[in-house]
Amino acid sequence: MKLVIAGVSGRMGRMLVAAADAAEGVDVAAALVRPGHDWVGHDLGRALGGAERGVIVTGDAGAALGSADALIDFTAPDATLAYAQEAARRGVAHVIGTTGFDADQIATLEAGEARNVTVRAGNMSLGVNLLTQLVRQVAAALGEEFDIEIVERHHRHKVDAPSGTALMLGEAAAEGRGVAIGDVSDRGRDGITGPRRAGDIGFAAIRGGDIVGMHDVVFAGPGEIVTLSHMATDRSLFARGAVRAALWAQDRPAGRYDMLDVLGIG
Ligand SMILES: NC(=O)C1=CN([C@@H]2O[C@H](COP(=O)(O)OP(=O)(O)OC[C@H]3O[C@@H](n4cnc5c(N)ncnc54)[C@H](OP(=O)(O)O)[C@@H]3O)[C@@H](O)[C@H]2O)C=CC1
Ligand SMILES: O=C(O)C1=N[C@H](C(=O)O)C[C@H](O)C1
Repeated sequence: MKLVIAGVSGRMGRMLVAAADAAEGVDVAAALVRPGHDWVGHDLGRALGGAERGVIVTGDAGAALGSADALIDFTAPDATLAYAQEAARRGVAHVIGTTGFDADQIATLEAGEARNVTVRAGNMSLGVNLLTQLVRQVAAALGEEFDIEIVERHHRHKVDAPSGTALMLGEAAAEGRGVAIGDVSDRGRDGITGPRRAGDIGFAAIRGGDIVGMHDVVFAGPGEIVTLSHMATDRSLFARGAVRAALWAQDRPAGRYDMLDVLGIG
């Protein structure tokens, strides 16, 4: 599989190169950065501080995707929207790990996703995807007297909140309750907020240090609290999941898939 990695200079981009190298049958054929980035025109291996690889880093998505089989993209919402168009135009499977999309951006992505093979997930780990199933089940079993709060913790560099994972977990909880997340989501409390609205699903974000990613789904009920948790201890976890998704995506019919499809636990 000829793989293109977007955002290769980023935290996840670097992890993705290592994960692709470790995977069988995966060839990093091209590496993308923002046009005008310092790395453009440099050898990928050298840019990463290692040996020459014979892959020249580029900012030109069209050229990079020319003869590719898959694009893995952990970048930023505006970049991912542009890459999605280019990947669809060229029939290159698109694995999207980027988070932080607003509602309009999601609508734009969804409109295009039917035309191409796209795997999109706010979290590529087995554990979190399994957790979404458990959250759905627990939310369905516990009544509205259990308040649902999602607490996520990430490193100080993270730019979006709530995390993509927290949103996935919130959606799973809402599905379990049979409600639309948009109707019950409470994403920020400050000042005199008044008492908690019954049935809301609350989100809280903590940012600090080098926390890879921690998520708690708290079901706070009368006299007892149930907490479902996941902690990522190494972000190579997400990169391995993304490479697995790109391999899985080969020869699939066009459409939008998620990691439950890839992992076969949907
Ligand atoms: N789904 C999952 O499992 C996971 C998802 N993520 C998500 O992946 C994304 C990236 O995370 P992380 O690697 O930590 O972030 P970084 O900021 O370290 O990397 C982002 C990369 O994308 C590039 N980029 C940003 N904007 C553009 C643009 N407009 N055009 C081209 N390139 C661009 C950056 O380049 P430059 O430096 O030039 O801005 C950088 O190389 C985030 O949305 C994060 O939430 C992260 C981990 C797991
Ligand atoms: O930005 C990160 O680092 C992460 N982002 C994803 C998210 O928004 O949930 C996944 C993971 O938690 C790490």
